[in-house]
Amino acid sequence: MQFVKKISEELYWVGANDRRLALFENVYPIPRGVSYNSYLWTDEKTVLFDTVDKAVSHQFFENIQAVLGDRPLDYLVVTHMEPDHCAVIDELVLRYPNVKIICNTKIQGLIKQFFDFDIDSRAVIVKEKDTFSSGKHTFTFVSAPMVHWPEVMVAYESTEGILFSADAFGTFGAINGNIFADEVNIDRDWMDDYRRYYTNIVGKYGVQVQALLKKAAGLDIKMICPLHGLIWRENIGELIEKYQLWSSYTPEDAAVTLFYGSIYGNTENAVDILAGKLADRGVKNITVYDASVTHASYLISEAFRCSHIVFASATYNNGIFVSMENLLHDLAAHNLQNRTMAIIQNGSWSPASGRLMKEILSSLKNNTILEEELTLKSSLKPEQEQSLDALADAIAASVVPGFENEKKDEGKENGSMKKYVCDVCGYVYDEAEGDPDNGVAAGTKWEDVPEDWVCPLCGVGKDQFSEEA
Ligand SMILES: Cc1cc2nc3c(=O)[nH]c(=O)nc-3n(C[C@H](O)[C@H](O)[C@H](O)COP(=O)(O)O)c2cc1C
Repeated sequence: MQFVKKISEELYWVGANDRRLALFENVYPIPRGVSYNSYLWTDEKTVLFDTVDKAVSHQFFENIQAVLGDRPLDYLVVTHMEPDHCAVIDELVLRYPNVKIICNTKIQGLIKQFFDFDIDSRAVIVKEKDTFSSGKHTFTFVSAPMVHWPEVMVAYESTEGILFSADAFGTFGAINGNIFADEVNIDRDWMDDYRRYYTNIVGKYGVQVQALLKKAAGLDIKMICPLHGLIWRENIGELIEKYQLWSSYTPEDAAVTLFYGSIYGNTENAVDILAGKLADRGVKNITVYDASVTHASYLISEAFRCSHIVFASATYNNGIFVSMENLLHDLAAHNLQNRTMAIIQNGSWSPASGRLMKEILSSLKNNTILEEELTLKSSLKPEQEQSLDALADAIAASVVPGFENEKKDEGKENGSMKKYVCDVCGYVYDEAEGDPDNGVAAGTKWEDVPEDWVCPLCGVGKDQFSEEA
């Protein structure tokens, strides 16, 4: 039987859900399913906006038939040619032989590539800002290239202020009866899927999404009808604000997420301890993920949400551990920007993962990689705790408001750490850092540095050092 939802006086949702599909685009896990949305206007002319994936075609055709009754289908608008929205165009043409297809020339070309039916005789070609009237309703077509295929266009219905946004503003998750975003708890149940859908599917194309948002800003949008997920008719600004953040690569939360790639658990151990130290410094809502266990799409989404990311990896055959390497390439492919990043490397004989991780990350724009790093030689040792503290301090200083000042004040109360400069070569001995390579632990006061300690750069003794002014 049909599963149709009336959206407006003459507008019906005639899409369908798929809760069996394991991987959307054969990549992204969708435990909450997905909906393929299609919209049918019953104006003086009948107009269908997009079709659906092959897997749900039976429900879809039943829905159209139920709404149309004896009426013909006059027009199909194809907003883009990804097969999850247009797999059944050929079957639609067989069922409704007189249907005209409204599309742009790029879409027309792709229809020829995907199908064998004669598109030219039924195509109604529209260009930027062209309008089409179905009777009481007028639609304006606006291109949205690379959101997220090159031929994409969206359509704006001006009488009711409805934006048919193609894949923009879509989400993973099947429609569970409630088709409107204002009927569900978006923050609790849906926002993670909105973010994961956007960042993984469209995240690479921030510039193009910004261009679409600029075009949309000039419209009085009262309803957004995307091709996946919920329809928005209230608090539309909330979703647009998220799109502004995601498409400008602005972190949503001042928060730390830690990703690790670990074979035997020692890198994981260091990450757990670091996460604990961050919590001690007042960092809240920390998240930690094993890159081998959590699907990369969730980590991409977390990376777009959080301002700070720690990458920790074992060295593997002179490279980065496999799951971490894949994740880093994935992040690079999604153009991640404007983050503060920290590195922990591990290796039993020749640790190289830190350098290699930095190589990939430094190909990305506008990120800061903290100087404080940690190298593990197989496992974290108690004498490295000071270095881990320094890393935690550096991260906390840029996440927790007021943290740095607090630490400075503490330093003053305790008699702050001093620095001593080698008069011969300029090497600086910092009491906070010590000289762990030569047996002087971080935090060692100058007077406690052994008298036989020598400058690690030029070899002169302590007597050749002066306190930094
Ligand atoms: C297949 C394999 C290849 C490895 N290759 C390297 C390497 O090239 N250089 C190195 O220093 N360590 C190498 N290691 C050692 C691990 O990086 C090292 O034991 C590390 O401490 C593992 O960290 P984990 O306990 O977090 O898994 C390799 C380990 C395995 C299993």
